[in-house]
Amino acid sequence: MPSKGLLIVLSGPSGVGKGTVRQALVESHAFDFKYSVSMTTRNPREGEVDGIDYYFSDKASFEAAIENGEMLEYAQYVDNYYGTPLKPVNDMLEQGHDVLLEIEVKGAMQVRDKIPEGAFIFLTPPDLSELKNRIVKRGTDDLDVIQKRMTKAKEEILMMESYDYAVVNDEVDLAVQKIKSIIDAEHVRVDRVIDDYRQMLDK
Ligand SMILES: Nc1nc2c(ncn2[C@@H]2O[C@H](COP(=O)(O)OP(=O)(O)O)[C@@H](O)[C@H]2O)c(=O)[nH]1
Ligand SMILES: Nc1ncnc2c1ncn2[C@@H]1O[C@H](COP(=O)(O)OP(=O)(O)O)[C@@H](O)[C@H]1O
Repeated sequence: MPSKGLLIVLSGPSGVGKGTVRQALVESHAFDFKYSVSMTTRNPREGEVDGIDYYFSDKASFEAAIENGEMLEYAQYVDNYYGTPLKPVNDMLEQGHDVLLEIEVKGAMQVRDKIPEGAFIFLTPPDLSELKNRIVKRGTDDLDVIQKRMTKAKEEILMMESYDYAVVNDEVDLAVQKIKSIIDAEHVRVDRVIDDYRQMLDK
């Protein structure tokens, strides 16, 4: 039996570079993981594909999914719902895959309550002015949304202390290396290795 995969939660303020770093993690083959595609009520951005970037949903369907217990976690973020469908995450972990969730802090804390053995990583910007530069440069948000995201960012950065690791995204390649080191270390944590032995000894 393959041992259960590692759940990796990556959070960080809007615009810090979570999507960019995730893409670089995939391209660098730093480690193998499956990405958990979230559900959201926000409108697709140009180039975003339903089922790949997000499952785009309306409010009624999202609320029905919550009601039916289909979400591992969910949160409201700047006027929209975002959440993680439970079943695909459970299935991928059971199959022994590491699973990456890219979610905001309130959702991450719900996951922490349910799956405390996960690796909780907070990606930080080098400083707040660089964060604003990145959101503006990305060019996907109106000025009022940028303001709301910056206000949110300041609250979120204070939540960093609830995470296991903080990684500064100054250079993307360096952030990738640091995350790879974290994941390598998580794989050899005594509590994970001993679980494998327990299974063997039980047989
Ligand atoms: N709680 C929760 N947050 C999510 C989920 N998916 C995305 N988010 C977060 O929602 C916030 C807004 O996401 P988005 O509108 O795509 O903006 P972006 O992260 O700046 O590209 C970000 O902090 C995401 O990490 C999810 O399934 N659950
Ligand atoms: N280390 C970095 N240095 C400079 N720009 C970056 C870096 N990481 C990401 N960016 C840029 O910042 C913007 C926001 O990145 P994105 O990955 O969309 O952030 P998030 O997913 O956290 O909202 C994009 O234009 C991206 O190219």
